[in-house]
Amino acid sequence: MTTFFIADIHLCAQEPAITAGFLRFLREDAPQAEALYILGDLFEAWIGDDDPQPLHAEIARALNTLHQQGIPCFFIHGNRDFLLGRRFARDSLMTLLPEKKVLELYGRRVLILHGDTLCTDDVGYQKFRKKVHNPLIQKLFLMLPLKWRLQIAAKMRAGSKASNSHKDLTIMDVNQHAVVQEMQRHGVEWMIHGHTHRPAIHNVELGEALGHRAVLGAWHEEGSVVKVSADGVELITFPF
Ligand SMILES: O=C(CCCCNC(=O)Nc1ccc(S(=O)(=O)N2CCN(c3cc(Cl)cc(C(F)(F)F)c3)CC2)cc1)NO
Ligand SMILES: [Mn+2]
Repeated sequence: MTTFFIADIHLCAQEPAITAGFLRFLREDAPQAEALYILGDLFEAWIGDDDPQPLHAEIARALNTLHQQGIPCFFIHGNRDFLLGRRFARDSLMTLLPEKKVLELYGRRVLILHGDTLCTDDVGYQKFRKKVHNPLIQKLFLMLPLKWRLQIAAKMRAGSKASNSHKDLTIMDVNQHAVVQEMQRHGVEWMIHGHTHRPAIHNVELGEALGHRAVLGAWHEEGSVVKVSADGVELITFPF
C-alpha cells in the first residue's frame, strides 16, 4: 500500500495543460494510492468558495470521483489557496487539515505542511501571512463583493510576482533551523513539504538522529509526487 503526496500544482484557467495533467493524474495514477495528500497551492489563487470559476467545479468533481473510488483526499492550505473553505471541501469530499500534521505511515512518523511557514528569513512574507491568516481579516475580505475581491487579488498577484523577482533567491528557501526545530518538536524522522519549488530529498541532522526532508516540485512542465510505502519514500517526477 502507498500514500501519495503532491503540492504546488498552481491550477489556474490560464494554464490548461497543467489542469489536463492533473486530471489525468487523478484518473490514472491516484487510484493506485490508499490516500492522496495535497500539501497546498493546489490553486494559483483563491478568493472564496463563491468564486464561480468553471475550473473549481471541474476539479471538485474529479476529486469527488477519486473519493468515491475509495481514495480519501486530504488538503493543507498553501500561501495561495489559504481561503479554500468548507464548501469546496464538501463538493470535492476533501478533508481539510491544519497547517501541519504528524502522520504515522507504515511505522514512520512524518510531519506534513505546505512549507511557507519554514521560510522564516522572508520577514516580509511572514508579516503578510500573519495579516491574511487573521480570522477577522478573512471574514471581512470574504464579505466584500466578488468584483472587489477579484480586483484586490489581481493587484496582489501582480505585486507578489514583482516582489519575488528581486528577492535574493536564498530568502525563498526554508530556514534550516526552522526545519530542525519543527522536526524535533514533533519527534519525526521525516518531513514532506512543498512551496519552495525545489524538489529533492535532504538529510537533516537532528542531533543524535538523522532525519529526512522531502520537497515536492511544482507542476510547471511535469508532475511531482512523493510516494510513501513500507519499502520507503520516493520522489518521482513525470510528464503530464
Ligand atoms: O507563491 C509562492 C512564493 C511566495 C509568494 C508569497 N506571496 C503570495 O502568496 N501572494 C499571494 C497569495 C494569494 C493571492 S490570491 O490572489 O489568491 N488572493 C489575494 C487576496 N487575498 C486576501 C485575503 C485576505 Cl484574508 C485579505 C486580503 C487583503 F486584506 F489583503 F485584502 C487579501 C486572498 C488570496 C495573491 C497573492 N510559492 O508558492
Ligand atoms: Mn507556495
